[in-house]
Amino acid sequence: MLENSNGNLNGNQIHNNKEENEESHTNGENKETRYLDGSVRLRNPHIELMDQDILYHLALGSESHDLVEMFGDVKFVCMGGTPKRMESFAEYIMSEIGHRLPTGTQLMDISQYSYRYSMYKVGPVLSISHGMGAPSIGILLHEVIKLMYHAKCRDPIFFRIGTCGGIGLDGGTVVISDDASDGMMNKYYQVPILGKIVKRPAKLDKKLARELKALSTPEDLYDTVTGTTMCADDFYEGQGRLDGAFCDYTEAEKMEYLERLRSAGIKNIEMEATTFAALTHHAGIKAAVVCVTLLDRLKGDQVCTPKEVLVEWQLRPQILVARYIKRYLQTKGRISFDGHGSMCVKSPRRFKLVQQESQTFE
Ligand SMILES: O=P(O)(O)O[C@H]1O[C@H](CO)[C@@H](O)[C@H]1O
Ligand SMILES: O=c1cc[nH]c(=O)[nH]1
Repeated sequence: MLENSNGNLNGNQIHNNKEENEESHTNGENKETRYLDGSVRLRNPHIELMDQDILYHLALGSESHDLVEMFGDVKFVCMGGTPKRMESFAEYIMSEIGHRLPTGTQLMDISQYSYRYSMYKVGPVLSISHGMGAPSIGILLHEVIKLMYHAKCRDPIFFRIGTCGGIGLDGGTVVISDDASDGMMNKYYQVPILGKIVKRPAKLDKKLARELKALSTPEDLYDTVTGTTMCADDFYEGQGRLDGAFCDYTEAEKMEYLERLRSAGIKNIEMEATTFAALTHHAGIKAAVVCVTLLDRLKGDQVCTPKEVLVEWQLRPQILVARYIKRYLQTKGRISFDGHGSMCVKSPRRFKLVQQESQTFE
């Protein structure tokens, strides 16, 4: 369960504090990735020497925009593959946290003129599309982590809200990743830099994964499980599919590989987890990956579930992450009531007026 503002756990304490400290990288103390006030520090000495920093793929810049004013209150960065999903998530989280946009304004894609990624801001939540695969999410993460630095955001938490193929799991199952590995079962993200392979540990925050799992309820009409996520560099051969344009292996070889993954505790396959885990970990940012399975890969390769059903399934990771955000704002955002039926959320920097939620929290 989530910690309250006094640092106590609500509900059962399921792990000891030593383990928590080792596992969780809320990096208040890490001088390399945090300033004393908890704001994000970059592991790059060059940036602060530059006159300006252009976040090219976000259509933002440190001189052209007042990034502190625009983004200084951001606490949660939620990412998913498609612009449509992230626009829908922005609408959904707006109603879930009761955020009101200023009169006469509407939700807009802040990065629309990049023609690359879409970004929406709803109070303390950023909702951003990342495209498909490691290079796409990698570029985005560089720029979003720099955005956190320029905006002086304190201890942001990142989520990937995605889709995946399940290993022995029915379509519609929610998988919270507690580990990420590549197709060779390496638990790191490797990238060639200056002609050398650099390996960065793909570590996710296990405490955050447990907190998310604790927010699934028996009333959810689907299973929510935790496990290792395999990150492939391809949807077809890289995931052992038989239905790509090319295939040089047999069905028996495919099944042997998938069973090997299953025996290693791998619950699902997608295409961004190691990059996302490694770059957030390197930046000292607490992060989680929550995906819904679109099919059981032990039973087939093609995604043939009707579109309306897929749309409903894609909401499931969003619902879990929204529960976390709401709970966090309630316990750590120091929500109070203003006497007019509205709720004041005291973010680290500002007060934000948000509508009172009808839902109550246990
Ligand atoms: O549903 P999203 O989040 O886009 O992610 C999954 O879907 C894409 C493949 O269809 C890959 O990017 C994979 O990781
Ligand atoms: O099988 C799947 C489904 C969604 N995304 C993937 O990467 N693989």
